[in-house]
Amino acid sequence: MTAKMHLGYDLSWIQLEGRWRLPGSWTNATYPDIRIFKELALIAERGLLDFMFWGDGTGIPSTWKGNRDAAVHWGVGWPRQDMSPYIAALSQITSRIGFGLTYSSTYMHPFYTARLLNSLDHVTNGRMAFNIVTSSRKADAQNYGFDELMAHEQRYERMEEFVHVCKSLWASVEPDAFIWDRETGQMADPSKVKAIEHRGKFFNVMGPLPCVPSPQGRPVLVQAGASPRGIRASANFADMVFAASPGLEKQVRHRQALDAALTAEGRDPLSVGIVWDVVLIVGETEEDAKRRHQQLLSAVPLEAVGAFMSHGLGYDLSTLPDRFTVEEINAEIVKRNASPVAFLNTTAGIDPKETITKKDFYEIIRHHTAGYDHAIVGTAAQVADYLEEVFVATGERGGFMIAHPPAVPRDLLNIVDFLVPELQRRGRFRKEYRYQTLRENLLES
Ligand SMILES: Cc1cc2nc3c(=O)[nH]c(=O)nc-3n(C[C@H](O)[C@H](O)[C@H](O)COP(=O)(O)O)c2cc1C
Repeated sequence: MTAKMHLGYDLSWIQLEGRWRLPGSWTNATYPDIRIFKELALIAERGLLDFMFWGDGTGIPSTWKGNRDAAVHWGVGWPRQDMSPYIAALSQITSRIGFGLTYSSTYMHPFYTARLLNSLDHVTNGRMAFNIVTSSRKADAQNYGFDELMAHEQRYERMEEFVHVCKSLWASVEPDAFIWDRETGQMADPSKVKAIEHRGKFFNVMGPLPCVPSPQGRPVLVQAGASPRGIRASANFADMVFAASPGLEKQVRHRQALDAALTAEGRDPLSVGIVWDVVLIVGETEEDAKRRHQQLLSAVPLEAVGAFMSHGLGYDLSTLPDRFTVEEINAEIVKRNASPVAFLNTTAGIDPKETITKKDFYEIIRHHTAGYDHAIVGTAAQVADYLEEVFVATGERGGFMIAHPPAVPRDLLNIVDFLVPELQRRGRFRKEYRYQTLRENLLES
């Protein structure tokens, strides 16, 4: 049987970096008008997508030139609402599509997070995924009492303990603990409700979770580590992995590294898919797709690019020397405890040892910020060819997260009306939701 892909739709950026003003975006509405999100949820569910996704970061970018002016002016990395109440509302007008929500294990507390996600899993009737991130941006850290980023290794140590506590809490009340016997008045069975008595390096949590077990028991756990330490964390607990698409060769290596890490954890590599982050511009014709692709470049002014990239990398790119190598700059980024691999992935097209000028570099990152350099552009058939190639080369497990859509709802309609039918014709995508919960729909192969 032909293995099927899973598809997520990333709504983290639809109001950011100039996308809000492209043709077909937010017409007669401004962020965070829930009516646009409702429209998107209905379209995405009509397209049988697995889930809608929201990433998170809480700091307004301030690394570029040491202040937040450019970010505030151009709408870089902000505004960003907490999406949990939105998900609750969207779940009431849909019945099958899942919802991916992000919180940082570096700043949040596992007890609060476990309880919140339990409630969301009830409200959505078992359609929650939880993307756990360590957060690599200083502006986020400063909102939670840290002057500098916690060391990369320590952030991951904390993440693993955070997830262990959450999982223990979600299991602390057994699925059949509640009796609700109106005759006797007994509500629950004390032998099925247990404290977790966790005492660890980062957290002390007694438990149990004071909640009714949710339809999925716990949300689908997603993680996007790309460094060797991050991949080890994925192997430790993730049900599904998110990853960037820096080129097929690196993606095949990522898949191999994850498989080895899963085997080392005693888990079956076949059971954990990777959902690759892709920018797709699907047109009814190739010309139409190319025209929309071109529009991306008009969305982001140069100053916004500097603010965007400096925030993500934890390095003020306005201080770049006139000539440098990617390798030299990456060494500076690593010193500041941000991701050791994110800059290398961002500049995948440049030889890390080659000297480049600041001017050429800015042009490259302008294309990157807009998603222009890594967008897959074409008709549904052309885009489906690309997706199939990556899917097959990386072991036919997981699928794709359609990220950074230039303009919504316009671009989501093109995915649902053109790409989805093409993938269905090829036997690569579902023709109906078979199950109620996200876990069952998403982890089905
Ligand atoms: C699809 C995808 C979504 C991500 N979402 C977030 C996010 O919402 N917030 C965040 O701080 N980091 C996010 N990240 C970054 C990852 O959590 C991770 O830090 C990054 O891939 C670098 O790997 P490392 O932490 O192992 O160095 C995302 C990465 C990917 C590929």
